[in-house]
Amino acid sequence: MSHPILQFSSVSKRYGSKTALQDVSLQVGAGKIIGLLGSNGSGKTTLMKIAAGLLQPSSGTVRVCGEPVGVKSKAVTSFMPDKPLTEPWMRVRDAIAFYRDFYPDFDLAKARDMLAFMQLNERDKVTSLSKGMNERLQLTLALSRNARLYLLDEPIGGVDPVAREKILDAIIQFYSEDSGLIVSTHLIRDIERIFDEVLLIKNGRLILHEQVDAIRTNHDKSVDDLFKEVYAE
Ligand SMILES: Nc1ncnc2c1ncn2[C@@H]1O[C@H](COP(=O)(O)OP(=O)(O)OP(=O)(O)O)[C@@H](O)[C@H]1O
Repeated sequence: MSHPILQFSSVSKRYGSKTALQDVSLQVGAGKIIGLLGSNGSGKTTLMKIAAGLLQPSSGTVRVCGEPVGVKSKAVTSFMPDKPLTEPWMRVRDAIAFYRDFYPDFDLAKARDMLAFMQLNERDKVTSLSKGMNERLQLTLALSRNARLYLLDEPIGGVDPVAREKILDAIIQFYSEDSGLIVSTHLIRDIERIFDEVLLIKNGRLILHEQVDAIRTNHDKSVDDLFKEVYAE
């Protein structure tokens, strides 16, 4: 039997007296694009960083492809943080070379295809890129690894609607079916078309994990409408 791509079992995370995640259990299978939805401060980044092995849970266990989070799981996990990891001196090609040297699973041919799709030029300086072009670069770096688990934290945060569509098309085109991909966002309306399933978190608790088709048939509403209902203040 194959293992789930990602499994959380009763995971909690506290920062001092602040509880950021409370008893979260979930499973993500291969071939799924999953929306991690929640309002500001609900715990999305915390959940992703725990899955990526960048933060330790206060309690509970996390496995990636059956392995506890550690060296082996990190080798198959590609995390796109909400802040760029590139250095100011880099040109696009340096950023690509840096990732290629660092990650054995980096696929240079895929990176070149993605750069062309994203209309990124290898000679451009990273600091000269607009916010939207920078997000395209970060996404190219993250998706060019042949990982099993992709974690994209707010990949369309600061970009205009046209760039958003381009980024979503790239996610669909360059994502591989034997992996799981989790995308955190609060821009649901713009992005829900790419999701197979959604996870809703509120105040650190997972309150819903459902297939998008089931939301549309069972609740007779879009994910965006459901989100507004759940998070109404
Ligand atoms: N290092 C930290 N120390 C203390 N509290 C923190 C820390 N990091 C996050 N928190 C708190 O934990 C909660 C969850 O934060 P997290 O960044 O995971 O939320 P988020 O859903 O990603 O939010 P956003 O959409 O605003 O990025 C918030 O209340 C936040 O203030």
